[in-house]
Amino acid sequence: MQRVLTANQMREAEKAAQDQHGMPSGLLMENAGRALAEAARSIAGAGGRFTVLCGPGNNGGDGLVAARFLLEGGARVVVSLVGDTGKLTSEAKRNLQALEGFGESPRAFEALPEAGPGDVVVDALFGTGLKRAPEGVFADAIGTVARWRRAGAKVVAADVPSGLQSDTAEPFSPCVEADVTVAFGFVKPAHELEPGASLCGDVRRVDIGLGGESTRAVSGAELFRVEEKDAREALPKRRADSHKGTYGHVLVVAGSPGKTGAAAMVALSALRSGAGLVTVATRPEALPWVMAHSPEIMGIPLPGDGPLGKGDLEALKAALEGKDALVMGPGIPRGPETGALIGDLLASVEVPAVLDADALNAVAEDLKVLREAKGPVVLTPHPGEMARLWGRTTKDVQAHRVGVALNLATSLNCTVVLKGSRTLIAEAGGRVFINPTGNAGMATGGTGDVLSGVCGALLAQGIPLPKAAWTAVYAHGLAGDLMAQQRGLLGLIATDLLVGLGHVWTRWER
Ligand SMILES: NC(=O)C1=CN([C@@H]2O[C@H](COP(=O)(O)OP(=O)(O)OC[C@H]3O[C@@H](n4cnc5c(N)ncnc54)[C@H](O)[C@@H]3O)[C@@H](O)[C@H]2O)[C@@H](O)CC1
Ligand SMILES: [K+]
Repeated sequence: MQRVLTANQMREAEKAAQDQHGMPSGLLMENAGRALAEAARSIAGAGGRFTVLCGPGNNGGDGLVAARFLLEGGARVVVSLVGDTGKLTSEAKRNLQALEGFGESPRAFEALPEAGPGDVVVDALFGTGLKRAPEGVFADAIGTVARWRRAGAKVVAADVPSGLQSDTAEPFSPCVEADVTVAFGFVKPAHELEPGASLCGDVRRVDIGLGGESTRAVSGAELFRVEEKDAREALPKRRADSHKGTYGHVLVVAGSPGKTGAAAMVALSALRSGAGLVTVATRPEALPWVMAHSPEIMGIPLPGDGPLGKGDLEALKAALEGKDALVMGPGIPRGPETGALIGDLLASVEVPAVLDADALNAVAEDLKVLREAKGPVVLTPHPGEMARLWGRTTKDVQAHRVGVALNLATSLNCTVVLKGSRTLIAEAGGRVFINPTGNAGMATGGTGDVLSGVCGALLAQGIPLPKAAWTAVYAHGLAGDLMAQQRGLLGLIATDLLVGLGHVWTRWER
């Protein structure tokens, strides 16, 4: 896992490195600036010029160090200090003197030459210390960077593109759009969450001497980015002497007339993700259609018709006997009693449960029904479903994804998977995991059903939450990425993910 640090946590890590390892802050800045210079050099054209724009804080100090290294390497470099130079931090001042010692003095911003193809602009205006929208000379400078980039210059951002808020990944207007962002020490939410991630370009994290130990000292919500090896290592090993009972039996409560495909996709993705057995419980008129999708799917009819309600409790409890995981929601017939039914069911069984789609909409009417759940529960809302669960708009959800997911998980004591670009997996009272896989081609009907099936299968195989959830999300996104190479973003459909999962498992079982 990659640790993802907020601006405050970065300051704590810096302090810990100084106090515990005696790392002087000047040395951290020296390392940061050197790495920044290397990144700038790596994207420059032959004979290209480097324009280094420095702000008043330590981000500007990193820029001054980078300028010195570029000069030392014989490059053509121009530097500008933007804003009030009287406000420079002491470290930045020291590096200004050092730069002048190399014979280069900063120029007025207005006196800088134009930049174009082959040239590199180093954006060291603001980093994690940005407090408000850039205005005046800073807004002018950011506008000029955009113009130079349109003219063909490349932009490398020091730590965070200037104008982008490090903790929320929300850009102010204006904001630098970078080709490369050099993340110092640790990645930040701005690098990992949208819309910030798209403004960063290629993110290159570099060690600057903070040391892995320093993360132990940081306080507040813990954010992580899941890496492929984490998900691969979480998978259960298939033993030679095992049988279908070893890998769990998933009960899928899903589907209704017109939505039998949803139930089939949950069941098939659970089967394609290692579950030993999969049974679908649904209304009698839907069941034959669900089972007709594949002979491996078993079925239990839920007597009656119409929406699921309290009258279905005993049949569902009986269906759950001997099962190792429950997936409930995709395509179910929902009515006024469905939420209460889910609450009663979860209060009477201990199997781990995945609630998705209309099961979420049903419990959104009264979230208290989930408080009595005996077993571990994972909710997998997309932003619209999360808005219903949280009682706000989808826009509000998207603007506060980390906080919303963590609060819901904590208040209901469950795991929450908030879907969307960079899906978040939040555990109650603790960690939030950011998933890097997946693509816009997966914004198509049924991909959520496939995810809940993968998650149910991993739970049935004994992987605990939240690990089962972040492993499922990673694998599902990677399946989409691998299949997008064959189908294109436009052509990708949910059942392609069933094939894609096969590619993921073969890649990981090697
Ligand atoms: N934390 C660490 O361990 C390290 C941090 N370093 C650098 O230090 C940066 C953070 O430095 P600072 O905390 O000094 O912050 P910044 O350099 O990001 O900016 C803070 C300065 O800008 C001003 N400011 C903020 N928003 C403004 C706005 N909209 N308009 C005008 N002025 C504004 C502040 O008053 C302050 O003077 C990091 O991003 C990184 O680049 C590196 O030097 C290496 C070590
Ligand atoms: K910057």
